Amino acid sequence: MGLWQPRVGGKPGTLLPIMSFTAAAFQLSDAQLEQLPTQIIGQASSAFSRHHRGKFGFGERYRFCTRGPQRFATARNQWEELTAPEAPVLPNGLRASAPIAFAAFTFDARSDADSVVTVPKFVLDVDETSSWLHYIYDPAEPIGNPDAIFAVFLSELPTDAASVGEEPFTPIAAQMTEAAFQDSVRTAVKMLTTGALDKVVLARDELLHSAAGFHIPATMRSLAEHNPTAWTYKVANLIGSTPELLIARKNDAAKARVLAGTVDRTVATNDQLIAEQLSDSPKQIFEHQAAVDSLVEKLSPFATDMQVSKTPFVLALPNVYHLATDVSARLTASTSILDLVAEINPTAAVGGTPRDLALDAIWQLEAQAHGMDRGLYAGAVGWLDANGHGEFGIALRGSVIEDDHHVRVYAGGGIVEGSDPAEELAETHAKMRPMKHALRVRKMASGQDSVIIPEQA
Ligand SMILES: C=C(O[C@@H]1C=C(C(=O)O)C=C[C@H]1O)C(=O)O
Repeated sequence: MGLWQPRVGGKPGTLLPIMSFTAAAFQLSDAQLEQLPTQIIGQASSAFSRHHRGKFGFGERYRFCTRGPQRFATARNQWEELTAPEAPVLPNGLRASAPIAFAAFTFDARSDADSVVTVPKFVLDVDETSSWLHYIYDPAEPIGNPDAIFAVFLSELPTDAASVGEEPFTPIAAQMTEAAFQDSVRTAVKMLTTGALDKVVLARDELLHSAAGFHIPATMRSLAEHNPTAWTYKVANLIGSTPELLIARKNDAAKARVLAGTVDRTVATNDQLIAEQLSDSPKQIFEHQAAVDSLVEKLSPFATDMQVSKTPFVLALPNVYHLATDVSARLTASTSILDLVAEINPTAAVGGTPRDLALDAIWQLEAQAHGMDRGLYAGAVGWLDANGHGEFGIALRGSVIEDDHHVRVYAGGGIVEGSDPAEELAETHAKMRPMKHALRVRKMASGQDSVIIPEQA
């Protein structure tokens, strides 16, 4: 058709000539499922999945970028325009479905980084009982039957370069060095004792280099495999496995998982004891409660029947323990997931309390003092559909792919009165561990990728 012009980058808030998308879906048969590669997340161009279930996007129909305080509202409006309702006549075996997009939004409105919305060509939607393939297309385009669509889907799956074992990478630079991070923690502790600030989350980055090149498909598979309780995500050049659910909406049900309060698991000799210490520590409870309160405050105007457990539970992840609280609510109106994200991002789990003061302190101590603009780190990452449903995690335990050989990882932690710079630094190391572990898989040297082993007679 020549109409589709995937947009890469581009001026914030602008769009190519308006077009609209519709979607059709069919349930995959067992025979079709068997033809899919195991751990398909490696081949997906976008993903938001947990326990190997969730949404996986393939190809790209369209991409647009937004910036600034209105980045969520602009995205919502543009997405609504892109998905103008049409009622196409569909071949047998296909059902009309709501187009799906993946998105990542910056933590701070002041960021120089783009927030990105990407509309795939295919979305594989896997839940407990079934797998559906959504085909997103121009309603003016002729559409084939399910077998034809599946054949195109398979033929367009990217081939995967071979990978081999582990390879070290080298941290080569940082905007926020370890020393700078510890200085910032000291400054923040002073601000906390003298001013109106109660909690502020500070972060640091590491730029990793791999001479052989990072193997992103293998990295995605490794993330999903080793972090089953987390949501493994990929949107544009942002990847990771976050254990924290910012907000999800399905019909009138909303849910979130708030985390704050951390202990490194490798220093724990007795799991039970550490879990008890975490639950009994006034400092950890204070940090945690600030995060829960910030979510409840922002979600309340949209919700009724909010369920928040009275005491947090201890979530054991491969690298750390967290204090965790699950929140669920009924939404009073059909508020779009993007409107909810706009209100809730960032919670005090990654910002602080009071929110605006904390955001200013973060901007001052990270971006202005050290040039570390968080960009998409600690922002919102997930998927949305044309009915305003979706799931967004907080973009933690992740990294930004800068090019084939460079990836920047980020991690931070909540600072309250009495926080110790060395302990906070150690916590960021523990939080970077899963991402660094997954990045160790390397590409085969070029030339070896296409070696075909002849079948044995
Ligand atoms: C900021 C991060 O994590 C957040 C901060 C936590 C803490 O301070 O204890 C715990 C979980 C997350 O909400 C990160 O992973 O980079």
